[in-house]
Amino acid sequence: MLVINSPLEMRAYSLKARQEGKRIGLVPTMGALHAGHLSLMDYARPQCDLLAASIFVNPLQFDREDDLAGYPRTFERDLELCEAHGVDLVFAPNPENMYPEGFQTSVSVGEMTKGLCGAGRDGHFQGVTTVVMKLFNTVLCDLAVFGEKDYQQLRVIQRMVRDLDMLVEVVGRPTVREEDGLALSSRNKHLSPEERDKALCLSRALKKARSLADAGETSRSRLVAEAEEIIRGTDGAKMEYVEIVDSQSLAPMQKITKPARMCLAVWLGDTRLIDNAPLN
Ligand SMILES: Nc1ncnc2c1ncn2[C@@H]1O[C@H](COP(=O)(O)OP(=O)(O)OP(=O)(O)O)[C@@H](O)[C@H]1O
Ligand SMILES: CC(C)(CO)[C@@H](O)C(=O)[O-]
Ligand code: BAL
Repeated sequence: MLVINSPLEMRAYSLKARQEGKRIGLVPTMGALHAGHLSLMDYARPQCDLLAASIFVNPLQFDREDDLAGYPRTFERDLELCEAHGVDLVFAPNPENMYPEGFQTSVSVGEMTKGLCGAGRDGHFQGVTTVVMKLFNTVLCDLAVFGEKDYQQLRVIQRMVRDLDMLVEVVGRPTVREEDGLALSSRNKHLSPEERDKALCLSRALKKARSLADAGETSRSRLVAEAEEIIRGTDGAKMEYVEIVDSQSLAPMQKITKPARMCLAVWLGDTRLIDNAPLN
């Protein structure tokens, strides 16, 4: 397995692979890999000739310095996991070669980035779309695979690709969970054992809303209230938002008439977790 740090080298390598007619797949990550990331690699592997994974903790998308400084970093183990899951090439640039002196361009998607996580994390999605555009332009991928755990991110990237006529197929894959329902996330590493237990309030809230929706409940306020009750009833959990949105446009919904998604963000101590689930 090849490891490339330089964006210029990366692009030269990809250009050659493309000229040889190879289909390139990319799994973008910030490292600290877990079974969620690996499921994306396993999905992409049979669909491309060259499978790349990127590992880059992107400073542009962090709204808090302590979050960036404390982000889990397990690079050597990440490389072993990539190799074991059929990755041909890891692209691991550093902030200096991704954003050299004088860098001043950004990509931003409009309305869809204002609500949900965009409301609480200033500049986050602009940081994500800017780096993803750079990753796509450097790795020259035909296919890129993202997780539904970061549902707004997935939809925002798909919007960017459509709006800017980019030639990349962006596929979303289901959230991988622990047996008890907790969505895998690199930031779970920050949870104390007590916080880990309490973190189950996210998936329990979604499950409750889902079961009410299955039983015919279509009112946003009722479904949100029931989910909020579970979070508020969990000592030490602090709700950031619970929202129901149109699964495609991410516009808030009052009545569940079209495909809808409940999305939520909850703090456990200093750790912010997100989760989401379809309601129909
Ligand atoms: N549990 C999961 N199941 C499937 N895909 C996931 C899961 N967790 C993360 N991913 C996906 O992996 C890709 C890289 O995500 P990232 O490296 O930020 O990991 P993460 O676990 O989401 O970390 P954190 O949310 O703590 O930053 C994204 O497309 C993300 O949606
Ligand atoms: C897509 C991404 C790799 C961009 O830095 C990041 O937001 C992530 O890991 O989900
Ligand atoms: N997993 C999405 C990237 C972030 O939280 O910054």
